[in-house]
Amino acid sequence: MDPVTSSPDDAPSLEVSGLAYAYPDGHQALFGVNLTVGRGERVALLGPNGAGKTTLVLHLNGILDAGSGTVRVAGLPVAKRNLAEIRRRVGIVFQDPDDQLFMPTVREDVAFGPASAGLRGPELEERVLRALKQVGMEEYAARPPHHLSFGQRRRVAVATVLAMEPEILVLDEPSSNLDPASRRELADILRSLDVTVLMVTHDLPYALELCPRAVILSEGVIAADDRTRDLMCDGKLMRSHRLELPFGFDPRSAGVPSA
Ligand SMILES: Nc1ncnc2c1ncn2[C@@H]1O[C@H](COP(=O)(O)OP(=O)(O)OP(=O)(O)O)[C@@H](O)[C@H]1O
Repeated sequence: MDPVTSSPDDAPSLEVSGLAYAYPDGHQALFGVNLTVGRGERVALLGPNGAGKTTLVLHLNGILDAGSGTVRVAGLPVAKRNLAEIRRRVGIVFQDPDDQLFMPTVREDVAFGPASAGLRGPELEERVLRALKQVGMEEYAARPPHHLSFGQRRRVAVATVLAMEPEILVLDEPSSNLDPASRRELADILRSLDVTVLMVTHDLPYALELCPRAVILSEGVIAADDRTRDLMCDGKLMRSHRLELPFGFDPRSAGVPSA
């Protein structure tokens, strides 16, 4: 077996075990986080400002180095020697699409990752087209990203990550700055993908709509891990972690996602 690219078929998409981290200034942001996400699950990562969500996400593809504990992606440990493969397996879509789009055309932006990984010719073209189709943006391949709407740019940013055929798609506030129609379209796209999803969000109705399971990260530890609806119906739990549902929103009667 190739020790870098192979992984046991039955390994979960993500296994975080005992992850602790302090920033160089000494601020301890994570205190022993344990989280397993199975293949094909869609999980919402909730928590108040400063809970440690971004810090956790930055460990998933090795941008930050674990102080202690381990992170595995489809069985492969996140470690310096595996970083290229880990970064292919963990696709992070950042909140601002403009952090991710920098080429003259949409096609070149989506091709950038797979081309850097060595894909060429018709194989590369096919990969780009497939990713653009997955987000409904194939008609825009020749357009400069800066001529697109914010919602379209976010979809292209998702395509740049899908083009790497990731094991897990990590989305940071995917619904932010989207109008209701774009929000709905992105939800439909995310539901249609055959990929594990970890979604960091403060948009609780969006989390309920898309993710059957949610975890609450609070003060650097996982404070709850449950079905999203059950968690949101527990008013005391929600209040104790500064999680507020929008006025009038009733999680008991809102739509349930399919797993
Ligand atoms: N570079 C840094 N140096 C020192 N402390 C940091 C640094 N980045 C974040 N922190 C601290 O680590 C803690 C966790 O921050 P983090 O950004 O992970 O929270 P978050 O849950 O993503 O918050 P938000 O919902 O506001 O995005 C906070 O107390 C924050 O002030």
